[in-house]
Amino acid sequence: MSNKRVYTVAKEIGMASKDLMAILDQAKIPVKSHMSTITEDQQKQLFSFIRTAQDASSGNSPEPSKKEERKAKKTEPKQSPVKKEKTKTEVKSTDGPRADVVVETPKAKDSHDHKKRAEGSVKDRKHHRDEFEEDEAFSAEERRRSEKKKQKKNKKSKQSKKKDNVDFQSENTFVNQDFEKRKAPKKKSRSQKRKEREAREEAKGDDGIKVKAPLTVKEFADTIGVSLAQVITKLIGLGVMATQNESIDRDVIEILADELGKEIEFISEEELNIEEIYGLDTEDPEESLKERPPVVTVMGHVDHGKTSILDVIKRSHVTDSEAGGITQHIGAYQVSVGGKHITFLDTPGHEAFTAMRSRGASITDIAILVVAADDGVMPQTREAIHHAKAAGVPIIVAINKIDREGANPDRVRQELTEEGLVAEDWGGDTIMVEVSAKTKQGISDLLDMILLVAEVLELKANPDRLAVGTIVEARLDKGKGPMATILVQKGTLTSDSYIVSGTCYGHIRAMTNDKKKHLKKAGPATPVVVLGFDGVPNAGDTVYAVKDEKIAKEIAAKNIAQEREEKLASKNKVSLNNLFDKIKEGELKDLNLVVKADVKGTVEALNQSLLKLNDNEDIDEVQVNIIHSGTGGINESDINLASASNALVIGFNVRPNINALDLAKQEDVDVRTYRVIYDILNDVKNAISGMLTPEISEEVLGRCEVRETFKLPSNDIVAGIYVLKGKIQRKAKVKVLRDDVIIHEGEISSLKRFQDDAREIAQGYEGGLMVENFNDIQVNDLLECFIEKEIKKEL
Ligand SMILES: Nc1nc2c(ncn2[C@@H]2O[C@H](COP(=O)(O)OP(=O)(O)OP(=O)(O)O)[C@@H](O)[C@H]2O)c(=O)[nH]1
Repeated sequence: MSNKRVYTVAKEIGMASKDLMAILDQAKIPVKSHMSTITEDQQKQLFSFIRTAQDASSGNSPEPSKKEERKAKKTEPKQSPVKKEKTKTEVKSTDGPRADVVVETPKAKDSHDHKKRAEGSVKDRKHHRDEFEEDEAFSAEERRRSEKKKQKKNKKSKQSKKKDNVDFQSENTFVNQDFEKRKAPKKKSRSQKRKEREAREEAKGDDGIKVKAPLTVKEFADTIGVSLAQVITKLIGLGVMATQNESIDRDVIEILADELGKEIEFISEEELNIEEIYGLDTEDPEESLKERPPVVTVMGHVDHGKTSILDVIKRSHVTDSEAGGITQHIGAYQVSVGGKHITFLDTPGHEAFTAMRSRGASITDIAILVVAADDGVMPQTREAIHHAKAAGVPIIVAINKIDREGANPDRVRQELTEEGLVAEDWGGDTIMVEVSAKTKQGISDLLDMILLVAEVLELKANPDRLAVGTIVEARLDKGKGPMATILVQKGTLTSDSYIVSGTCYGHIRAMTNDKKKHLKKAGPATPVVVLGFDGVPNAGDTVYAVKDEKIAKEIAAKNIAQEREEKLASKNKVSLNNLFDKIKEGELKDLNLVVKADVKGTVEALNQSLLKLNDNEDIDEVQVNIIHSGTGGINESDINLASASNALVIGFNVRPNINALDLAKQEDVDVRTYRVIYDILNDVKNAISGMLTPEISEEVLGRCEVRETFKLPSNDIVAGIYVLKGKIQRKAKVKVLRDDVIIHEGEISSLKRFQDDAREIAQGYEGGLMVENFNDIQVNDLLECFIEKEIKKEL
């Protein structure tokens, strides 16, 4: 070995001079350029550096094991160590390192190259490992890892088998056993996917570390809990020179994890939702969190004084600069109390809890329950308590109208005790404040209590990050375009932020508060109105501020694509209306049915009659299969099954429950319910032969529950109802359901809210209802309100 120039050595070992320069730098051998000379000693130092890195990454100890030594002696007894190295690792140069070592300068990398290089090295490593295996020198550690992998595979397959069993387990029988073969993959919503992943993760325990790909070297080190230096050394060993901020792709991650003896699980992009892919709602480190104002919702029974209390607070607690300004209703506003802020949500209480919560956004920190001292606990008071409790939000009770003569605050306390809210002065832990919106008595105590509870809750958020918030209200203004009220929850929204919410995005053009004052910045818990969205976003949706317009546009586009995909996927579902077209197009050979009826005998008779259609020569294009049948109402499991197997659900004298109804809509499963068996057979037959007449479809408007019944002097029964979902309309029809079985269907003859006739009653409200020619209404019956629509068959 003699002194050599850098480029000569590089040539000898088959790599670019600049790459070798980078290695020399790592090995701390000073050279100025590729023309510099490296001495013999320096060459030795260089090769030893590269070998150490390789050995470290392959897990080989510098000292060969006894078995390796034995093998070496056996196969090549007379070879010199250098030659032996050559045969084993195919080096080009007799005195250089392995030629397949690929190195690059830190600047000239991308993850694709990383992948290629690592693959090359791994091939070599696999080759190496095969040799060991042949020689039974596969280390105990390697065996343990491969054993664990096998176990995991088994576990996974067991899990999936188990899942299938759960899907199909039922007290009811399957008529067609070969159904499983036909089961089509089911399209899942984002939230479903996320829930499933979380469930899987829980089930797996800490078997594997969850990683997404690609990620940076530093993120990888942090995720698997290994030092950065260790990861970089391994990477060098794999022939990948990457700095901590460079990204490594899936293959490199897999190899690295294997090398480091870590079990990992990849979270695929498919499984990730957009927030996760773009890292939109990352958790903030504890030290970044700063105190933020509480977000408060005011709830209570109608006329107990919610609006009056809010008005008093609004009028007397605006900041000086805002006093006298023209207020605008934006669904939320902030007041200042002794230098501290409180944000009030001004949407009807139940909406803030139901609509928003159903979208997964729980934005309220504290609920103020207003109870009139002269009226006491009423049905909507109870509802409000249930909503707040379900959301896990602390309640402060405002006992209002204490100025009134008939006021009896202690009676209110007593009644609230029965609802599980025990006043502090009665030994409980619910704060109750006596107030009067009329005289303003107690209002400042109420505000103090809000601040006190907020303090206990230690409400904090990181103001120094890109903003994340919730759309409180949104509408299209004729002159200004889409206007959205955003409640900022984390970070600071600036008046020039790029924002995205669902399928809408934009660059903020103007940002104002409820006093129409222009704001440059809005921190956590601040409600603002923004202009600049390209469309009207959905109330309750999360809104994100992002770095630039490109990202905002990209996220919105992804959301649009996802929506379209979901719509398309649902279009592929079979329905009685599209059945004939699907058969014609050759898309459908099997008509899968889920059959539910009120009694066992009917189920059997119906199954037989439906399967008999297979003998009918006129409709031999398609095979009717009953994949599941049973008695009782149509439930979520029936819909899931139908969705997974592209089946229709046929109900005889039974109806889907509320959850099943929602799921059927979401999954686009056609649910048909009948009261005459002949109609079922006729419809199925006609649908197969393309003779289905224009369909009368039932559009479900809502459901209510019978909570009380009253007998009128005329002996007619009035049902005291509470609307659980949607609305009840006077000009519509109702199905009376007892345990999801239809016991009557008829017109609504009277609908009242308190003493007055009502056109409709909305979700969350109570009223009275009478069904024409039907007096057998009982408490706990469900009434499904619907209208009939004729659907023309598309040509
Ligand atoms: N005497 C007295 N009257 C009050 C007080 N608070 C509210 N009222 C009156 O009670 C009635 C109902 O008050 P609102 O503030 O509209 O009640 P609400 O709960 O907002 O009613 P909804 O919005 O219909 O649910 C109004 O006539 C108020 O003037 C009070 O403290 N004392």
